[in-house]
Amino acid sequence: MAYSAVLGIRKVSALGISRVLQADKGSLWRFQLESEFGVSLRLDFLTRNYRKNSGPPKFDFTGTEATSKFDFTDLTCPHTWYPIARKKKRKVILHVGPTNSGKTYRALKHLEKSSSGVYCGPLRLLAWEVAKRLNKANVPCDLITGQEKELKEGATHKAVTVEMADVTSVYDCAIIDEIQMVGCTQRGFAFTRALLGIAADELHLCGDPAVVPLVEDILKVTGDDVEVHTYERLSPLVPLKEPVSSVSSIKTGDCLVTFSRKDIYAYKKIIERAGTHLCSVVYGSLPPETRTAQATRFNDETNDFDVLVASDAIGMGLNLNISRIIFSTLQKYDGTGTRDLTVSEIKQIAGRAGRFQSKFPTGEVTCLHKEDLPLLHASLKSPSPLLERAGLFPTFDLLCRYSLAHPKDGLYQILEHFVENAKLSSNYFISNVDDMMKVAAIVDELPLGLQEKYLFVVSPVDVNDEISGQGLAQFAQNFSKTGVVRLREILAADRVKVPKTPTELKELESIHKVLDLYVWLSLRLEDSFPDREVAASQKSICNLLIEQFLEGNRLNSPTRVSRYLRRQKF
Ligand SMILES: Nc1ncnc2c1ncn2[C@@H]1O[C@H](COP(=O)(O)OP(=O)(O)OP(=O)(O)O)[C@@H](O)[C@H]1O
Ligand SMILES: [Mg+2]
Repeated sequence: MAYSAVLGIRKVSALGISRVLQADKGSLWRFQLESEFGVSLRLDFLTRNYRKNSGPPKFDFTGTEATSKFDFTDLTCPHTWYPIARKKKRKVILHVGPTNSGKTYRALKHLEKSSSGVYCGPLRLLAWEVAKRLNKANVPCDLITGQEKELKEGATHKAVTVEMADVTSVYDCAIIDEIQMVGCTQRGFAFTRALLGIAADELHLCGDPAVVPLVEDILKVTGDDVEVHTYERLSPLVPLKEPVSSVSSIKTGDCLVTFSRKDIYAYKKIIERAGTHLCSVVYGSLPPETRTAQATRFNDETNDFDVLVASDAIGMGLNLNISRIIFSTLQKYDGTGTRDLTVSEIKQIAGRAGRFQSKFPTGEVTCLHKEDLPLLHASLKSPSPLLERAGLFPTFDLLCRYSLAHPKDGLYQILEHFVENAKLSSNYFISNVDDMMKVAAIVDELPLGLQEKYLFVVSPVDVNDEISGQGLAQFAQNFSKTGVVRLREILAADRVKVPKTPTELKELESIHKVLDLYVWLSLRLEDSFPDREVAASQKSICNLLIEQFLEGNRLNSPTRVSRYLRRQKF
């Protein structure tokens, strides 16, 4: 009998809702929860084992404040959503400067010395690196990302991805890295939540100077003390006057930056065919483990993979020994159209050259095409434009309360309502939740509770990847039908196989995403997604196969590549 109730609570805490204040056992379990929004919600869980019955558990949200008179769309005071942080007068230290100026290094020094703390980063790669570093320095540190939970005995510290930041614990010290991401249209709200909600005596924010006035303004209402520490680059970055116009000018330590997967493989091929260098590759849809392996191989002087071909995925999170950044283009396709790179993007990518204390202490930056040089030079000289607004999105319990007052609305309608009607102060914009709404449209068709729908909506599915999107739809369907999702029902084992063509490689990358999603769900709905170990081992196999493919020589046929590259003028 207790089984469903315990499962329910696990789900609730996974969503960031905090303490159980009261539990009553009867024919149903009744929980009083204190949420991060600072209001109490009463949840009644039917404790029947729903798998033997007709459907998933039915949650009866009976919060007392859910009247239609309450203006749910008033998001003008988000700092009040975090009462634990508001009880503190935090000392907030902004570490700002260009890339490679030691911002994160300085903040981590404070974290290492603190009695308890948390590092929040934008990427799993960064959380991994910090956990490794702290553990090595004998500061026991847990690693918590959406897909990993590695707990160390006696851990006083945590390294987390920002979405996993816990706003109900109290810390001595906290870091939010790459804080300028508060301005990101999709993920900005997770940074804002951490900025307003982390209850730490000392809060270190690392990032671009362009974020300073906005953060200062946001924190005027919290009563925190704010200090700004500004740093200079630790090693020089030299913009070159000449482009790299031929493949024979490519040298060890070069990183050629391009923005499509197709171009990455085409450039890799042409550089390798010239016979002097082998290339590692880094781009967004490669699994993070593979990205790290490729970076390690590029950094390792004992092998011949001494050139990197990469997308802007190198902009954050990897330690790379790059001597020269070469932009193949200063434009990128961003999902809707081709646009110029912003000043911040150009500076962030260019700044990867010449990492302090690396093999190449001076960085250089140039382009493939002469006509791009003026824009490159001008961008490197300009300050990044100031950030004007931070992303915001209502907390889950606000969505719940709205749902109580509008029981007929599906999650899609609820999200749409907030997007269209949210009232915000001038420091904020409502986050772009288009991708979440695509998932909401799928799960609204299924007999699931709001919490479960929300879980699928915030899962790390890539809805723009067909295989990944189909995986999510299947997981949600099977979950709603039987309550248990076995991996083999969704993914035949023979789909994880050695790729022979770039198309098969792309498919394997997508299959990795599906497996990653399974692991993510299994950490939140343990009993319903019981094959975590199988999924994790299949993921490792995918990584190995992808790496093997990248080392092998099975890319496009030489004639196709040269025809394609002739069009690219290289
Ligand atoms: N005082 C220092 N002593 C030794 N190494 C340092 C020092 N400061 C920075 N470093 C090293 O220099 C490199 C760059 O530092 P760090 O990552 O902190 O820069 P950053 O400003 O955060 O860069 P980014 O904007 O790219 O995140 C790292 O490898 C770091 O360990
Ligand atoms: Mg940093």
